[in-house]
Amino acid sequence: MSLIEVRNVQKSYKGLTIFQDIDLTIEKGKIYGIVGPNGSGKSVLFKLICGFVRPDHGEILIGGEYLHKDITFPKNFGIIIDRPGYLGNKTGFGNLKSLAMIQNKIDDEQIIKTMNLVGLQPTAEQKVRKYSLGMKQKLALAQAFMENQEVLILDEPFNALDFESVEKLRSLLLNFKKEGKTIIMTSHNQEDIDLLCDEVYRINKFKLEEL
Ligand SMILES: Nc1ncnc2c1ncn2[C@@H]1O[C@H](COP(=O)(O)OP(=O)(O)OP(=O)(O)O)[C@@H](O)[C@H]1O
Repeated sequence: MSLIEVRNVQKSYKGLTIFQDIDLTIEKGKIYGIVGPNGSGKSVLFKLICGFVRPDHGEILIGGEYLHKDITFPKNFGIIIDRPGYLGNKTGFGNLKSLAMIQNKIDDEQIIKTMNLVGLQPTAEQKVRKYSLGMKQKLALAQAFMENQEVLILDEPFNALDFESVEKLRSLLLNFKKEGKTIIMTSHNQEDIDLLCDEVYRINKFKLEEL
């Protein structure tokens, strides 16, 4: 059984066509790249797969279960789509702690470990409103990674990262793959896509074409 199956999905917004009859099969343990110009629908595809938006037509299955029928939201996904709304008056740790309390799956130790992994200092008292763009990106990565989810949906994970952090994140994602995790990502940097992805799909004329 495939991990994710997108079948015959159509999506448009008020007369603006985004997808026409797209199919996509995602298998466990691979890294998938989705590419396409600005506004072509990469984030919309991710939102469809995560159950945040409904297709106009067609179906999406996660682990054999129908989204919006059997399940409302996939349980084991770590996600970066758009920029999450952080609490500016809390520290990075405080923000992650608040998010961790929703599912109550991980302890403080795990949050600290993940912050170190992405290059944030867990004990820093700096509030998130003072964070630089790259630091906010690292916080987004930390929230996606901290619960050790099996599937990672990462819209532009390399945004705003410096060269060293890009290198670190690339090897982190390859390690996740070695552990058996599945990653679906976008990047406007072709090098990230070439280096990391096992399969690449381009959005072209409202369809997904494999490259
Ligand atoms: N909730 C919404 N209501 C109306 N239109 C929307 C909505 N969400 C997305 N769109 C439109 O869908 C199209 C695709 O947007 P999307 O954010 O998926 O593009 P993208 O490929 O991720 O672009 P980028 O590379 O710039 O991040 C855009 O024209 C956008 O305006």
